[in-house]
Amino acid sequence: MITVQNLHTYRGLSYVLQGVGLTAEGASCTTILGRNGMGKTTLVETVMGLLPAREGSIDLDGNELAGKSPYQIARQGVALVPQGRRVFSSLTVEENLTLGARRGGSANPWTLERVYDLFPNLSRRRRNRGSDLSGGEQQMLVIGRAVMTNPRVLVMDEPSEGLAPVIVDLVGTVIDQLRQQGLCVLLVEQNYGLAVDVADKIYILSGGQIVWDGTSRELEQSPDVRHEHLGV
Ligand SMILES: Nc1ncnc2c1ncn2[C@@H]1O[C@H](COP(=O)(O)OP(=O)(O)OP(=O)(O)O)[C@@H](O)[C@H]1O
Repeated sequence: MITVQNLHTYRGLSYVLQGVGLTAEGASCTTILGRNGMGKTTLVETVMGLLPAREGSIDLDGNELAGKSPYQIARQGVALVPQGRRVFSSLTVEENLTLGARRGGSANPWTLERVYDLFPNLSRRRRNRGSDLSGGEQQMLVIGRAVMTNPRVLVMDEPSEGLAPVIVDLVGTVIDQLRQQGLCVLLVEQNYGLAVDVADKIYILSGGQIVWDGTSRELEQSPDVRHEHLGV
């Protein structure tokens, strides 16, 4: 569904992505695992059109995304759950959810009701402001806001960051449900436990390159790979 090939991206003078390639399919979770500073956010920002690729292609169902603006990429059906839980703090939960809502081309589109079914806490707090929510609730709100755009691909940048383990488990459950409902989830993480729990396929990003790929089970059975590239 989404195929990244030979992607090269600079941040200023830093040569960060050095020929990244991966594929992610619908109704599955593809995870890019990597330690701090390995280029995960740079990859996310390149896919979303927030940073220009110097070279390479990002193909979504036959449409080239590289070189397109963030707005055009969003219109093609790629939604972002950004790092750092950026909710609109002065808006209510419901306003956050409806702000960028789009019907998309889905036969079974996401609606407020479906999001509230997935996140009963948000339903109870629909009149509260974003700033009144806990960190975990804010993360659910940002995920809900992204799915309300009815994307084909949901890109998540370290959704577990700064959350208590019990909330990280909840994030994993939600990713599982989104995948079961047909979404293509591209998860960028450094949380090894979350990645192996939810991923159908894992890529390890190190020094701006994909250095390993395989299934969760294969990674569990490869202590040398984990130790060398992830430090776990
Ligand atoms: N504004 C910048 N100018 C130059 N280099 C940068 C800039 N921002 C980040 N970098 C460098 O680019 C590399 C990749 O950063 P990136 O944020 O993509 O990594 P990451 O894997 O997402 O790390 P983290 O988990 O800390 O967010 C790092 O080595 C970093 O030092």
